[in-house]
Amino acid sequence: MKFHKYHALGNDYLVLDPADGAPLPPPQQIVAICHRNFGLGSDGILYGPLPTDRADFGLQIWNPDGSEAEKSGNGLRIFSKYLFDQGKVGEQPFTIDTLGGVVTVEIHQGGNSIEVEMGKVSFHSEKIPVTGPPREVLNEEVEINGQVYRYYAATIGNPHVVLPIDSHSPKLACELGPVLEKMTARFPNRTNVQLLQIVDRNNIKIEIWERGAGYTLASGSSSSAAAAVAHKMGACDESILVHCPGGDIQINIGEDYAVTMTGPATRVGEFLMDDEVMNQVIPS
Ligand SMILES: N[C@@H](CCC[C@H](N)C(=O)O)C(=O)O
Repeated sequence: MKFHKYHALGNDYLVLDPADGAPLPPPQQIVAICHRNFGLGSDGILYGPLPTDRADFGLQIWNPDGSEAEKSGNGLRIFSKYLFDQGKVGEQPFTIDTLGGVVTVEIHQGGNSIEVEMGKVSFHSEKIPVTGPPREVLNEEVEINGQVYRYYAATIGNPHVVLPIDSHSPKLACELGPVLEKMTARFPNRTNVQLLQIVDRNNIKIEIWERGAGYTLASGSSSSAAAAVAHKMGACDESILVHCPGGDIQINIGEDYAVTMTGPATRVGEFLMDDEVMNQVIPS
């Protein structure tokens, strides 16, 4: 099975192109393929381009736990770079259909900078979803391991919970992330988690725990959600540089929280994976 590996600031994906002949593997095989020790290793699989009536290209986004994600900002930049590298697109705008909506992409600087109109962020409980009465989920409380944290929830197609915490660290993200991700009584579709530090009106720092993937070095949808929350809090302006552990993503917030994300994607190489990977029992 042939995979095209890319990363976006250390958040890595395997592109599986149906044109290369392989069907989408079932979830338990996705787990094996993405496993860092038992497989090729990645933060997910991008399956496409697929036919669609709604856009120029269709794309499915799969998490390394075998679940399907509605949207991925880094995944969209990577998939766009793949289309560019394959000569399927140039520097003219094109559209991609995801489970979380259709986005418009424009590639600049010969593939070195990729701009994605990610869609609108909503803070509404019914859209995210968050249980309880219909409301915008702003500055609410959650108790984890005996400590109370304040959080905002948001969706840009996929769900996010943002905790403003000045003294954040990868360790804290790995402590709080898995608990919040699986708090399904409150977040029925599980959730991505970001710890947010406001630097100034145009800069934020985040630590990221991804739903279905775990701790990761960068995330485009997380950057979009965290920047939108920073703006909603009144702490940041419309133009926000998001400093992720793996590098920086530029977010611009337009009318009604329409988000434009700009950042890089890097080709790692082509890999031919042996079928033997698929037949393993992976210890959980
Ligand atoms: N890496 C991503 C987010 C991928 C999807 C996420 N794990 C989910 O389940 O929503 C990004 O860059 O946005």
